[in-house]
Amino acid sequence: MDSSLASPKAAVTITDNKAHPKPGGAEYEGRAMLLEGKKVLVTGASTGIGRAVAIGCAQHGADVAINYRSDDAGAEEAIAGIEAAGRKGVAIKGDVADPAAAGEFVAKSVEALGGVDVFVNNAGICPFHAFLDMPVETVTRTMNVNLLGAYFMVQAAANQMVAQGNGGSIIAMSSISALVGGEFQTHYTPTKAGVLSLMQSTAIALGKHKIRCNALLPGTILTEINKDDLADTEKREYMESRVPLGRLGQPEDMVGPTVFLASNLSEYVTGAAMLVDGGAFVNLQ
Ligand SMILES: NC(=O)C1=CN([C@@H]2O[C@H](COP(=O)(O)OP(=O)(O)OC[C@H]3O[C@@H](n4cnc5c(N)ncnc54)[C@H](O)[C@@H]3O)[C@@H](O)[C@H]2O)C=CC1
Ligand SMILES: C[C@H](O)[C@@H]1OC(=O)[C@H](O)[C@@H]1O
Repeated sequence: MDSSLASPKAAVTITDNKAHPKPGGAEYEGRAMLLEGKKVLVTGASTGIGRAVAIGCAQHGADVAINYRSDDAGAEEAIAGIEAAGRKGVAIKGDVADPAAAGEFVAKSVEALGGVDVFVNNAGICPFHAFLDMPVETVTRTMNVNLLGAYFMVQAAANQMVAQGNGGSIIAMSSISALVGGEFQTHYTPTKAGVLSLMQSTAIALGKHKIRCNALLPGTILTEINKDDLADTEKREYMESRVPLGRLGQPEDMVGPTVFLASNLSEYVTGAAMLVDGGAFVNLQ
C-alpha cells in the first residue's frame, strides 16, 4: 500500500491456507519458454502481483525491467528472482503518478534491455475508506496512481513499440472491481473500470501497429494491498467462501494469464478482459 495513505489498523502477516505451486518448482520443469527473447516491463513490481509476474516472465525466457516507487529491498528481491532465472533484470525507481516517470521508465528500460515487447501496467493502491467522509487527497492520489499513472505509462510504452515497428503486447492489471463495487472502495473501483476501458480503447487505437492491449481482472489475491483488510478473520472467511475454487488467490496465480497474453499464443487476442478470480464473479448463489 502507498505508505502515505496507510490504514491505521495494525499490520498482520497473512499466510496462505493452502499450499500452492510456485513457478520454478519441479512441477514447472520442461515447460515451453513462451517469452524467449522478449523484453518485458512491469510497473509496481517490488511486491505482490508485479513481483510475481516479473519473475514469472523471466522464468519463461524474458529479460525484465521493473518500476518501483520506494521499496529498494523489494526491488532487489525481484531482480534477484529474475537473475536466478538466468535473465537480465533492471530496477528503475519512479512514482507512476508523475507523468514524467513514464517516459523515464521506458527510456531507461530501452537503454538497459534494448527495447520493449511487453508492457505490464500493474502499480496500484487501494486505501480502504468509507464513502461519506472520503478525504479528497485519498481520492486524487488513488486516481493519479491507478488511472492517470496507467494512462501515461501505457502511452509511453506504446510510443516505443510504434517506433520499434514490431508490434507488442500491453497488459493492464484491472480487477474484478471493474465489474462490481465495494463499500470501502468507491475511489478505487472507478479506477479499475477506467483501466479496463483504457485497454479497450487502446486496443482500437494501436491495432494498426499490431500492438495488442488486454486487461487482467484478478479477484482477491493475498498481497500487501489487502493485508490489513483481510486481517479481519470474519471478512477473510467470507471472501474465501465466495470462491468456487475454494481459496483466495496468490500472486503466482497471475503469472500464467500474464504470460499467455504476453506471448504469441494470444496473437489474435486484443481488447479482451480475463477474470482470474477462482470463479468468484459468477458465484451469485
Ligand atoms: N490483490 C488483489 O486482490 C488485487 C489486486 N489488483 C491490482 O493488482 C495490482 C497489484 O497489486 P497487489 O500486488 O495486489 O498489491 P501490492 O501492494 O503488493 O502491489 C502494488 C505495487 O504497486 C506499487 N505502487 C503503488 N503506488 C505506486 C506508485 N505511485 N508508483 C510506482 N509504484 C507504485 C507498490 O509499491 C507495490 O509494489 C494493483 O493495480 C491492484 O489494484 C487487482 C485486483 C485484485
Ligand atoms: C484490494 C482488494 O482486496 C482487492 O482489490 C481488488 O481489486 C479486488 O477486487 C479486491 O477487492
